Amino acid sequence: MATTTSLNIAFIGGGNMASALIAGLLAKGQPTTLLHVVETNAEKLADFQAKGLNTYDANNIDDTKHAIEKADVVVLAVKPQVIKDVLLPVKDSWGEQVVISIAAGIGTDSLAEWLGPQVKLVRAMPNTPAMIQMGATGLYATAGVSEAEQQLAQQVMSAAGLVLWVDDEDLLHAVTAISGSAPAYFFYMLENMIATGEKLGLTQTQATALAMQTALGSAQMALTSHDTPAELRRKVTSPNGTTQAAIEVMDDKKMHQIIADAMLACEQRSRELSQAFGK
Ligand SMILES: NC(=O)C1=CN([C@@H]2O[C@H](COP(=O)(O)OP(=O)(O)OC[C@H]3O[C@@H](n4cnc5c(N)ncnc54)[C@H](O)[C@@H]3O)[C@@H](O)[C@H]2O)C=CC1
Ligand SMILES: O=C(O)[C@@H]1CCC=N1
Repeated sequence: MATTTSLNIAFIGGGNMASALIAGLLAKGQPTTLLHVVETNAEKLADFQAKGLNTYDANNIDDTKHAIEKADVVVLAVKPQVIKDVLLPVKDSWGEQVVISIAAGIGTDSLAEWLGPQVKLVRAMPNTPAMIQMGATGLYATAGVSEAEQQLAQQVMSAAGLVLWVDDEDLLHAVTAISGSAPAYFFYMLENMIATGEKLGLTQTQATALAMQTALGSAQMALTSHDTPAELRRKVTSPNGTTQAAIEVMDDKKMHQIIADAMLACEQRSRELSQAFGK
């Protein structure tokens, strides 16, 4: 089977997520000459061009079509709000390409209508740690996508970190809640731990170093340990000790409920986006 390093990969939209995926692909040895970026923003195009990638002006439909026709895999990486307007004018350009949409909430029924029903379509929900190849991505393939084409999509997305397939498209809303949006939950926790560390007398540098290393160490430990997160938590928590004092506040303020409510709101918003910007 072909590997991505011999294939032309085009990105429609060259923003944060596309840049993250491109960084991962470059780190895995993808030649710049086989990477193509379609963008409206001239500065971003110039940056990609300076790195040796092929660039295309999205304001020119023929340019966009040219990129699509050259590509074996096309990643749709524009905002959900504009994806319909991006796809409809180039509907007659698709052939054998595998198309991966990373647009949050936009369902394959809508995408298939704007791309054409014959297009090999995969949906992906990545997250921003993709920028350092530590991402987590949920993938869903539509019925017409062969095993080999799924492998291809998986290779492209695994340049950004872990990938995991779901067999029910509806679960991508849940993936958004648990990983797509979730880096923000952890950053929020870090922001507030650092601010409180400063209130307790540490310098910002000290508080930042200690909070970040603790987040990293905890995640690494949870990943490698045979214990569940609940068991690991219990092992930190001495009876009547300092950790118990902290956890009791979290329990009293129903932090478990806050986390659940936040994830449910995220999942719901993903559903709303699919209603608002779907067909
Ligand atoms: N940022 C995140 O954490 C995640 C984002 N996503 C999805 O990834 C997609 C891209 O998000 P970001 O990279 O964060 O946004 P972004 O705003 O950084 O990138 C979008 C890019 O599309 C370009 N663009 C706008 N109109 C265009 C057109 N007509 N043709 C070509 N390019 C055009 C913009 O100039 C911009 O560079 C969205 O659909 C979002 O839902 C998915 C998972 C995580
Ligand atoms: O907030 C958003 O809508 C996007 C999708 C997942 C992460 N960021």
